[in-house]
This record gives sequence, structure tokens and C-alpha cells, in this order.
Amino acid sequence: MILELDCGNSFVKWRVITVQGLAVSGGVVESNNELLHTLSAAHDVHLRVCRVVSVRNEEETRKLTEAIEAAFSIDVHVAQPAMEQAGVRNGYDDYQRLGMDRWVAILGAYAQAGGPCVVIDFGTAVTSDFVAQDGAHLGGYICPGMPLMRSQLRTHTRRIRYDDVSAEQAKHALRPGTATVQAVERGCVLMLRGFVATQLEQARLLWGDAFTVFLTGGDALLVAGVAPQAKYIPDLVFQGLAIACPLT
Ligand SMILES: Nc1ncnc2c1ncn2[C@@H]1O[C@H](COP(=O)(O)OP(=O)(O)OP(=O)(O)O)[C@@H](O)[C@H]1O
Ligand SMILES: CC(C)(CO)[C@@H](O)C(=O)NCCC(=O)O
Ligand SMILES: [K+]
Repeated sequence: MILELDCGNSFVKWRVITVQGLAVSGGVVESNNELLHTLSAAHDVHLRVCRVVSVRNEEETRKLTEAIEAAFSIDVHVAQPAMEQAGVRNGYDDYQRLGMDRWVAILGAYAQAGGPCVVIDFGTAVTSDFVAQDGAHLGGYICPGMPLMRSQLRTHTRRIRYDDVSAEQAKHALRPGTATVQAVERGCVLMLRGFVATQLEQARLLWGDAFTVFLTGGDALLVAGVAPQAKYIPDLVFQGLAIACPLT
């Protein structure tokens, strides 16, 4: 079995798949220790190899990979930046600066679309990336995601305070909020929806109506209504990671 890890800025998303690509189990953890405990407790999981995509710094990523190697005696492959891979050409001035979560999501999306596509990832940050028909990555956009927008408002005001449960409930509707929690949560959701709408505009300017939109990341469902034609692929990063780190 293969252990796949997506190390984001807030969480580590993990899953175990068979060599044939069938998902066996998976989850979200907040720390390396939690990951090791969870995996050690998992029954019927026999790890052979591990692949990792990380947006953390080298030191943090190395700590995680060493812990996995030591705990399970397996090789750990970390996806590396590339100027060109799987038919996609990195569009950044300095290709090593493009976030690796973005790069592997792009690889996964282009492999599926085989043509022009926009990839939007709703994590701690929100990112979007544009890939042309011939695999040229044109670049993209980065803006704060729900967790960052929310925490900026909480941190820089005195009277915005509410708990996670009310935040979750407030998002079920989008009409004007009549309590702080609703006003903030719905306001931030509408920011994300507006972002998606402008991404679609950019794509239409480039390609008319001939493009595929991919949505992924923990908060993607909050914007689903704005792009009904979009493909929602929760495991897009893992799909791309398998392309970036094929089994040898
Ligand atoms: N099952 C889930 N696990 C974790 N976060 C979730 C989940 N479902 C929804 N979310 C929401 O998704 C957001 C986090 O997104 P995601 O897990 O894709 O990125 P991240 O690891 O925080 O950061 P990064 O963008 O660096 O990958 C948070 O707002 C969180 O509340
Ligand atoms: C933007 C994030 C934080 C999204 O996870 C990540 O892709 C990252 O750290 N990127 C590096 C900066 C860039 O992609 O231009
Ligand atoms: K992410």
C-alpha cells in the first residue's frame, strides 16, 4: 500500500491507497505525532512506500519524512518542483517558487482535461491556476481563504468574536446577516464566490467557453453554485501527486 501525504499550512491530509490506486483509508491531522499515532493504530494497513507534497519549509518537511521513514521503514518520495512534467510547462518566472500543492493539482487537472483548464483550490489560502491547450501553465492568483479572512477580522477588531459551531450554522444561508457571525461568515463566502466569478471571466477572455474548471480544497463546496459546470475533485492534489511521484 502507498501512503500519500498533502502537507498544507494548517493540516496534513493523508490517505492510504493500494498499488492499483484504490483508496483504503484517509483523514486529516494537525500534527506529525497525530499522523504517526493514527497510522500505527490503523489495522490492515501495510505500507510499502510513501509520497509527499508539501508547502512547508525544508526543515519541517524533512522532519516529517524522517519520522515516517523511521516509524514504517519505507522510502518517502517528496514531489519536487519541475520546469516541465507530464506535458505541463511551469509558467512561473522562477519555477521553484510555485507552491508544490498548486503544481501537482495542475498536473492532475491537465491529465484529466487534456485541454485548457482553471484549477481553484480552497484551503487556508485560495489559489487559482490557468493551463492552456498545449500544457503551458499561464500563472495564477493567490488570495486569503476562509480561515485567513476570518482570523484577520477576529484579530484586528475588538467586537468580532464567535465560536466554530455558530460559524458552521451561519453559512447555511447567504442572505444579509443579522448577527456578527452571519455577517462575517456570509461576507467571506461571498468574497470567495466573487473570486470564482472573476476567475471564470479571466478564463472566458482567454478561451471563450472551451475550458474545464476544477474545484478542490476543504472549502470548495461553499462556492459550488457559482460554477455549476465545474468538476469538484476533492482528491485532485493526490491525483496529481501520483503523477509527480510515480512508483519506480
Ligand atoms: N474534513 C476537513 N478537514 C479539514 N478542513 C476542512 C474539512 N472540511 C472542510 N474544511 C475546511 O477547509 C479549510 C482548509 O482547507 P484545506 O484542508 O484544503 O487546506 P489547509 O491544509 O488548511 O491549507 P493548505 O491550503 O495549505 O493546504 C478550512 O477552512 C476547514 O475548515
Ligand atoms: C499559496 C499556498 C500557501 C497555498 O497552499 C502555497 O501554494 C504556497 O506556499 N505557494 C508558494 C507561493 C506561490 O505559489 O507563488
Ligand atoms: K492546499
